Amino acid sequence: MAPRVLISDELSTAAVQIFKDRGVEVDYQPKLGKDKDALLAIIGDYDGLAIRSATKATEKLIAAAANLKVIGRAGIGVDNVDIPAASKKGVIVMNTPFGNSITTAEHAIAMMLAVARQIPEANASTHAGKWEKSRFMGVELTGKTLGVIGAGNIGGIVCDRARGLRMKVIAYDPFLSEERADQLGVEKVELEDLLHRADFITLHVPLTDQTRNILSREAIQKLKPGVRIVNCARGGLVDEEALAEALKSGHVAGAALDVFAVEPATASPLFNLPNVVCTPHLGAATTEAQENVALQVAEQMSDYLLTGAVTNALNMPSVTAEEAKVMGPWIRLAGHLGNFVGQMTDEPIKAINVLYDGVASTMNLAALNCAVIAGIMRRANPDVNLVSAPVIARERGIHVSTTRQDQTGMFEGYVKVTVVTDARERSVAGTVFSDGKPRFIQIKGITVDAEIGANMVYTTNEDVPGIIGTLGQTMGENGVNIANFTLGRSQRGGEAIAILYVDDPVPEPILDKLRRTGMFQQVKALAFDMA
Ligand SMILES: NC(=O)c1ccc[n+]([C@@H]2O[C@H](COP(=O)([O-])OP(=O)(O)OC[C@H]3O[C@@H](n4cnc5c(N)ncnc54)[C@H](O)[C@@H]3O)[C@@H](O)[C@H]2O)c1
Ligand SMILES: O=C(O)CC[C@@H](O)C(=O)O
Repeated sequence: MAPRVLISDELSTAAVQIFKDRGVEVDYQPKLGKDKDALLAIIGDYDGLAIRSATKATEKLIAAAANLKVIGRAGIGVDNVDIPAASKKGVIVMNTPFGNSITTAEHAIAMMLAVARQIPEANASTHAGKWEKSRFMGVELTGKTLGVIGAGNIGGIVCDRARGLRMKVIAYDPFLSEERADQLGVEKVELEDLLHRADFITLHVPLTDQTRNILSREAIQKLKPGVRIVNCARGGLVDEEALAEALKSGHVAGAALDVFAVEPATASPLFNLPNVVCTPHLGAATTEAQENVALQVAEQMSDYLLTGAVTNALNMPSVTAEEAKVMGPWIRLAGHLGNFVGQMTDEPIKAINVLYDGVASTMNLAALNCAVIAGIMRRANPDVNLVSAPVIARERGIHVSTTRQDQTGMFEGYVKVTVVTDARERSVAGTVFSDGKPRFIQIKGITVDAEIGANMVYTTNEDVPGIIGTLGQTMGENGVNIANFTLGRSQRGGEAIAILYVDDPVPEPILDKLRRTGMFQQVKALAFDMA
């Protein structure tokens, strides 16, 4: 059945066409994002949700989305999506990190020019027939210092454009390298320095616990008198009350705001103040940007729903369509290995180490790790997937480490998963054969060659005669057909294991019969998801 996607915000209809062309069923209901209850009522029918900023993908909405696999944000900021809730539910959250950057940077520059020359007020006055030539004295940008807070994609473009306007650009961004600052031709400074030196300040950081209120009342007091502030990033970065007071006192000469603490902003202490330019979150509103983000989000969501390729996800490592194809059997193997140790482990897990050898070590290990962890967690939580598993592992304080090596002998590559608990370490290794089928090749350090099937029985015993007979006879007497049988031992007379791949699940009473023979230390039924 074709996956179904709901578009619940105003997206360019180019997205609708992309979904259709790719074979994804799509419902375009651009007003639904504003109607929480209506959205809640139907979200359970969809595999994908494509949004802009009106739709709030809250924990409640995500909980009601029984079939949801992906949320695609046609834009950059994902503060309208509860990412932890999505991750826990195994829903991928994607954005389009570059599609509207130029457009938003241009809006910031436009706002800076507008506030420098009071263009909106001069425009209104002229339309009113007043011709107030002496009222609107502006300032030049050339030679002025622009303080950029956040020099990422958009901030970086703003730096470039501002230098073209012959401004001196200083940037505060703790994650900006000196090398990148040099490339951008800007001086990297501390926030305090920026607050004291800038004639204009423009914000380009996401809204996080660290950036909320970054221009606080205290910070505003430190600003150079006559400064002008531009915010085209997110409301909540600037203390709006304190800014309004600083504008009234003349300490701040002007402000241009595209974003507000509460949106839609229908009231604000900044409204109707002189030299405050406001736009209703128009940063990304150009035909070019809207087409870019709509096309990108539709492509990315279709790729994920149809091929498993992951691009620009905020809660899952990226996997290209090519990788998804090549890695498919290895991802399945990683899941089975995790699932094996998960089913064998009854105590709390403290740590997981995954060793990748040979060809496996050259793959996208972040994605393979997610598959291993999901496999391990599946026993406790059958709904866990590649997105939610690492979150759950982190919440439980499980330390995950990766080892990469290239010492392959018999195999082109293999993966070995070791789980550490207070009581013991348990490991299993596997590989993928040239037919694409995964195999267990080592359990408890004992070499085996076990085909993996949906239903298996695992036993441990001493290496003594009669084990094969007892297993075969017990299964045969109870109508269980063995598809494949693998034995392994540490040494003659030492520790031994048997792995039976059976056609159907083996009921506990049959396993009890085996246990009662006294020949086995452990008898366990295992199940693997072969889908
Ligand atoms: N007005 C609009 O319509 C519109 C459109 C697009 C994006 N945005 C907003 O613009 C923001 C920036 O977008 P982007 O694509 O440039 O994002 P980005 O991730 O490329 O850049 C953000 C930068 O902020 C820096 N940063 C993070 N924490 C910081 C901190 N505590 N102090 C200083 N710098 C910090 C990061 O290092 C990064 O360089 C988005 O998060 C979004 O909220 C608004
Ligand atoms: O969709 C929009 O209009 C705004 C997008 C913008 O806020 C973003 O973060 O990309």
